[in-house]
Amino acid sequence: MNTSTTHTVLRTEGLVKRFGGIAATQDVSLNVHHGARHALIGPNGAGKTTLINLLTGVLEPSAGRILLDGNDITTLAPHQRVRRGMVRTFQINQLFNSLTPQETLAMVVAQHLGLGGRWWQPLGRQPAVNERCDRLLEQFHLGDVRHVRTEHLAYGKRRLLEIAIALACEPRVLLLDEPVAGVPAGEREELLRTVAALPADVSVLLIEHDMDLVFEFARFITVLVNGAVLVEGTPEAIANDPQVKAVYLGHGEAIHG
Ligand SMILES: Nc1ncnc2c1ncn2[C@@H]1O[C@H](COP(=O)(O)OP(=O)(O)OP(=O)(O)O)[C@@H](O)[C@H]1O
Repeated sequence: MNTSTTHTVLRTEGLVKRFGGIAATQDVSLNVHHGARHALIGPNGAGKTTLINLLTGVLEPSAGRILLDGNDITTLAPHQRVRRGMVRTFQINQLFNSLTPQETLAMVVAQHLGLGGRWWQPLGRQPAVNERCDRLLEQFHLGDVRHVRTEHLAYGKRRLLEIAIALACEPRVLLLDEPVAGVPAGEREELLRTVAALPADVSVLLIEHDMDLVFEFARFITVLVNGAVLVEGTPEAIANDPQVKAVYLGHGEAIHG
């Protein structure tokens, strides 16, 4: 393997987050490699959400550093991290509910291309935006619902749109936050296939409770327990790790084995 496939894109060093007396993140050092399919798992309360909030800049760490492509981004604001290429899947809010997928993506793509002030202009006037939107709508199986207001979309389609919005920002690192949570069985397969087909050069850190998705998707897994890294390794090693089994059995959750 050459260095371009193995170098670390996102790295944390001794990351700590305390809430009063609780250490929600305890000395977490993580390496996400270029092109990674890396999952972060752990039982309820393990500290996954806190870690993601530290990575995206929603929370400030009590100690430690976050490096993106070797540059210290620990003190950067969330939007500055997005501009540097670290993007979390977007949770659709009220504003986007009244827009269609095409309008939503046109707005995000235009913003990303520096045409933000003009996103409302007729789409035909901006071929670069149009082309990129068409590709995203196709890639995320949203072509047939491109003109349907988001509030009327099936749940699985909304989750696809959330990932499409993140991809519209052309991330180098994509933080994929529970993409199948709440998605009904009939809509899961399309979502799983789409996640599996994400561009190979985008490094993905997946935070997920659904072990089927984790073991289908991940090539490397980090297990968090009580805010600290318990163990890391290949899916096979994790599935057979007695400590991991004990933790999941102790929490009444299932893990592959
Ligand atoms: N803002 C906060 N103030 C105080 N304690 C917090 C805060 N946020 C998280 N915690 C605590 O930090 C620990 C880790 O919580 P976190 O939500 O990060 O875990 P999680 O792995 O995401 O859990 P889940 O899988 O249930 O979402 C928990 O003990 C939680 O109670």
